[in-house]
Amino acid sequence: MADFDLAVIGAGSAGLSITYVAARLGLRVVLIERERMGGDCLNTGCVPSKALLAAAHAASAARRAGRLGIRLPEPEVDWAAVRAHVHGAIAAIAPQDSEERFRSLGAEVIRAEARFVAPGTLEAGGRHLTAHRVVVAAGSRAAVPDLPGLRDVPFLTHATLFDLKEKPEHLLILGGGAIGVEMAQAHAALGCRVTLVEHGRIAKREDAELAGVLRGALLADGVALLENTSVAAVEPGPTLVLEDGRRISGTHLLVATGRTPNLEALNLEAAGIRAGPRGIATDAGLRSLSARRVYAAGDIADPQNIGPRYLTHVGSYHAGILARRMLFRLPARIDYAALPRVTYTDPELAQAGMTEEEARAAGQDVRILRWPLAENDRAIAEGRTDGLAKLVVTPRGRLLGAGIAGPHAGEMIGAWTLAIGRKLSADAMAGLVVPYPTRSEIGKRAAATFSLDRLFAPRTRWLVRMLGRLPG
Ligand SMILES: Cc1cc2nc3c(=O)[nH]c(=O)nc-3n(C[C@H](O)[C@H](O)[C@H](O)COP(=O)(O)OP(=O)(O)OC[C@H]3O[C@@H](n4cnc5c(N)ncnc54)[C@H](O)[C@@H]3O)c2cc1C
Ligand SMILES: NC(=O)c1ccc[n+]([C@@H]2O[C@H](COP(=O)([O-])OP(=O)(O)OC[C@H]3O[C@@H](n4cnc5c(N)ncnc54)[C@H](O)[C@@H]3O)[C@@H](O)[C@H]2O)c1
Repeated sequence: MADFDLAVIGAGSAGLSITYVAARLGLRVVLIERERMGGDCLNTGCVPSKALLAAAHAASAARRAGRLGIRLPEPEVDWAAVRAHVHGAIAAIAPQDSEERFRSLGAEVIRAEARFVAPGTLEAGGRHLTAHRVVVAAGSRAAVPDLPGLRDVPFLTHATLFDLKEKPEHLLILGGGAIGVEMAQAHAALGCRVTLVEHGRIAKREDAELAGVLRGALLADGVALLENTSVAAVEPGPTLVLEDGRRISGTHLLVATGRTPNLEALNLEAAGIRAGPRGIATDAGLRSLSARRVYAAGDIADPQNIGPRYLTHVGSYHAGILARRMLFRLPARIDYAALPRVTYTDPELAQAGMTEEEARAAGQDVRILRWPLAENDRAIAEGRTDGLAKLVVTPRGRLLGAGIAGPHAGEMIGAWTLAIGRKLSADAMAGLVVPYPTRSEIGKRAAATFSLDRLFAPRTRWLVRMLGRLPG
């Protein structure tokens, strides 16, 4: 008999979620972690970045208060105190992800690097462990582009950014994806000079029109944005040498150009596990394509024809799929049709399901419905009218995607995730009673535009006139 029913490699969001379920179901489970419990999200990702953004948003709110008649002096940023807030947030959440908690749930926790020595056999901390099934949830790390000179210059990634003792005077950021834009705004609002260089457009996975709102906010915050700009080399300084010959020097350089899976230490060949540059190749139920008793979850999973998603809530979603498939032997497949994602800038950018570009690229005939925050009473009352709701629907009105740019957009996207997942129509969402005055009304108003033309069309007006003439 194997030592364990289940071995889980990696104690990040994905590994912790599946360990939790398995341990609560009474399975003999071992969780193996080589660095910090909680993985990237807790230690170097979501939690510190959102804590830093909270400090930045507070500074921005103080600067904006004048619009409401409250004049405050330019906020003074106490970098050490901001850092203490960031690390305090990590410390406050850490017990949830701790060794002690998982041991108390019944899991064995080993703090060492794991590697396969044979199918179903792992080595960790000098021990050989056998397990009936293995879930690889070893995550990903910052991908470092192959730019001449980059590796000879000290640079930051998210793994080191939050440990900076000094406030960067001029932060250069390479990459305008989720990390790039969030950290650009956070540092700019905290009083750093920021230059962001992106070789395409910022937030390129998000709807272009909504990304435009974000662009406006970053520019207003004073971020020097260089989009469609390529870096040819990096020199000490750090200095970015652009392809057009321009040179930009800063005091710190943050590389935020995407992810690469943590495959190297795992010795996957020993267990015949197939992997590629994007992670472990799995089917849509997260089972390895080449080793039947091995599954992958979280950032390291590369479901074929679907691809990885680098989001914490995807890790816990994967754990649910694995619990159903692996533990309960029920059919379960990944479906990202309604997957939500949020960029936590101010304004936030939230999206569920398809963007307009994605729907058109998939050959869908679509109608686009919009409602601007400029026509929302709450937004007007609060003096923050930047942003809009944008819905992507089929010609018959079924929701394919919903995007919102605006303050607290992430808090509004849940209803749309449900609506898209349940294949609801714009009309169904237009029928919702939404409290007044809330920003959520923009989604309902956008949805209502689908039938508005038909409602006030000459035919309907004629019908209402006829009905009005009926007795009773
Ligand atoms: C700056 C930043 C901000 C982010 N913000 C958000 C956000 O706001 N919302 C969101 O949804 N997502 C966010 N993400 C993404 C999110 O952090 C990741 O998607 C998530 O952490 C992935 O979880 P995981 O469990 O797959 O991997 P990880 O968290 O990377 O955990 C994997 C663990 O496996 C361990 N490990 C690796 N190899 C081995 C081995 N051989 N043996 C033992 N242990 C091993 C690692 O040490 C690590 O602890 C952010 C990411 C970054 C970098
Ligand atoms: N709010 C959130 O949910 C959140 C926040 C941060 C990170 N994350 C996750 O973490 C992942 C990693 O974030 P990321 O920002 O590193 O990756 P990303 O894939 O989101 O963006 C990387 C960007 O870097 C650009 N780029 C790549 N090479 C470049 C080069 N040589 N020069 C200039 N630009 C270059 C790309 O065009 C792209 O826009 C994201 O995919 C996201 O899923 C999520």
